[in-house]
Amino acid sequence: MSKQAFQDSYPAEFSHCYGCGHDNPHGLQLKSYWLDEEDRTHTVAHFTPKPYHTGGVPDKAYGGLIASLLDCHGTASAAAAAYFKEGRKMGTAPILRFVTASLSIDFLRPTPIKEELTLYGEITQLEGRKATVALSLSANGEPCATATMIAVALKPE
Ligand SMILES: CCCCCCCCCCCCCCCC(=O)SCCNC(=O)CCNC(=O)[C@H](O)C(C)(C)COP(=O)(O)OP(=O)(O)OC[C@H]1O[C@@H](n2cnc3c(N)ncnc32)[C@H](O)[C@@H]1OP(=O)(O)O
Repeated sequence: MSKQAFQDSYPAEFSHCYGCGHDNPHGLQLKSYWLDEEDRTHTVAHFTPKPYHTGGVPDKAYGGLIASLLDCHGTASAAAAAYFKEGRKMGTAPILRFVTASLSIDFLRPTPIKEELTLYGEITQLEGRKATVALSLSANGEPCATATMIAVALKPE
């Protein structure tokens, strides 16, 4: 894993996101990294739910939590890949920030809330302002959800 999380390179004005902003004390504060320093296409993040992240069944996670985690890991992965493609260190100006244009999720099995969850991302396409990211969330090595995200870089203005 890289030493600095992608989200920790976001400037202050972009650090209040519910899913990953380090300046949002009520948020999930997700942190994403390159899976392997030698490979700039795969990313990883970990998250351990709290008991209050439950859905209808006490020991299973709320689907919206899963969507939030995939959402933030995907946009962070897209930003990291775009910086890498430009040969720049993350967080350097001009700021590259991606938002979710589309997020399609398949919920494969109930997600436990008592175990650490692992999120993986793979940048499958990065053209112009648009990135496609294949995402998954697993618990105990078992995939619980998979997703495809289209993330779009905000225009400089
Ligand atoms: C909270 C918001 C604050 C924002 C400011 C601060 C940002 C700080 C970031 C912090 C990191 C955390 C972020 C967490 C992740 C979220 O939760 S983000 C919040 C949820 N998402 C949104 O609110 C986005 C709302 N949508 C939009 O703003 C606009 O529709 C978009 C996505 C920016 C695209 O609009 P646009 O800039 O006019 O771009 P456009 O030319 O239409 O499309 C560009 C390309 O994307 C493609 N595309 C656009 N939409 C789609 C789609 N739905 N499906 C497939 N392809 C699409 C187009 O076809 C085009 O492709 P090419 O022709 O280049 O091949």
